[in-house]
Amino acid sequence: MSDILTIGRTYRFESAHFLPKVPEGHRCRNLHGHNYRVEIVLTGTVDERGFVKDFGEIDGYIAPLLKQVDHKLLNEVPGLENPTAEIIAGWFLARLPVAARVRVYENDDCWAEVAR
Ligand SMILES: Nc1nc2c(c(=O)[nH]1)N=C([C@H](O)[C@H](O)COP(=O)(O)OP(=O)(O)OP(=O)(O)O)CN2
Ligand SMILES: [Zn+2]
Repeated sequence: MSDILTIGRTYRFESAHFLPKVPEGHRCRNLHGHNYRVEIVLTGTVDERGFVKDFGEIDGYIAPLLKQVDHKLLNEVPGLENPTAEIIAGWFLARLPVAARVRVYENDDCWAEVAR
């Protein structure tokens, strides 16, 4: 089958952050935390197994990245000195060559997505 398919897998991490570039008085300049959700999206054709990619293989790509951010102060992670949802999404995409898109949720309602 030569159809292009899209698959995704969702992961969670909990981190603290503050946003150093918002104006004085903005509440997000203060240290606070989120239960983040990150969705990794891949596209491609299916292989002989019928997979675009075994979901289990995606774990292997993202595990070292989750280790860098889970239960951490994101501002101390190289590349996340200004850890907005947009920049966190870009940070994951840049480190996941297999991903076509990454969406990061700060909570159920607010998210940012970046695509190649
Ligand atoms: N475009 C973006 N806007 C904001 C971001 C962001 O990453 N990208 N981040 C924040 C802060 O992280 C802030 O913690 C989120 O605040 P808020 O939108 O007020 O969401 P809350 O869920 O914390 O607010 P409640 O109203 O208490 O539910 C701000 N903006
Ligand atoms: Zn926040």
